Amino acid sequence: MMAAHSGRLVAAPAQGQAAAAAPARRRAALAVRAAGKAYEGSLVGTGMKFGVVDVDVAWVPGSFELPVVAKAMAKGGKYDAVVAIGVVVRGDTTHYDAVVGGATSGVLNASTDSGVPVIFGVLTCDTMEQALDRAGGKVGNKGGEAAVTAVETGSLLRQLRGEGKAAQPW
Ligand SMILES: Nc1c(NC[C@H](O)[C@H](O)[C@H](O)CO)[nH]c(=O)[nH]c1=O
Ligand SMILES: CC(=O)[C@@H](O)COP(=O)(O)O
Repeated sequence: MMAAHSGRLVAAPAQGQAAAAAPARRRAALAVRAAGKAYEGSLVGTGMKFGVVDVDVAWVPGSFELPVVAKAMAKGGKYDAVVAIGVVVRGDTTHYDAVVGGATSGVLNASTDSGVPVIFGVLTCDTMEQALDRAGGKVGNKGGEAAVTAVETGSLLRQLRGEGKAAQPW
């Protein structure tokens, strides 16, 4: 079973405003969305091949918001593993470093603090082309790799905990 969750904007923009976005920006936003979809598809598809039966997908606004949602889900006690996936593309300013740094340390903290593996599936790219290449393009699909890492780490911890050789989560 798969369920999808996403936040709602109380003050949604009027239809015309979205259409007024600059074409280049709109194209970039659509490309990021397409990459994210392909990435997520590979993650879920690969997980299911490995016997994962229940998947919840929660959409966050940006990679900087991954840690708070991933940590809350990990601590909720319902998941063997959480995979944080995102795509960050370098821009003109240092904003990229702030987003990547926050996402990286936040995801690591969510994992070690909860005791539930939170897998780092964030693409950190200099160009959009690099991102597309890794979301079903010529370099493969890193979403599938993240799924395998989640299954392997979740199963290792389940085994060690079952034998009393690792602390229980939370
Ligand atoms: N530029 C990218 C962002 N930026 C948004 C931040 O993640 C965050 O939502 C904002 O700063 C509010 O806290 N996020 C990405 O995932 N990828 C980008 O390329
Ligand atoms: C990683 C970012 O948020 C990036 O898109 C910001 O772009 P810029 O540095 O050109 O403002």
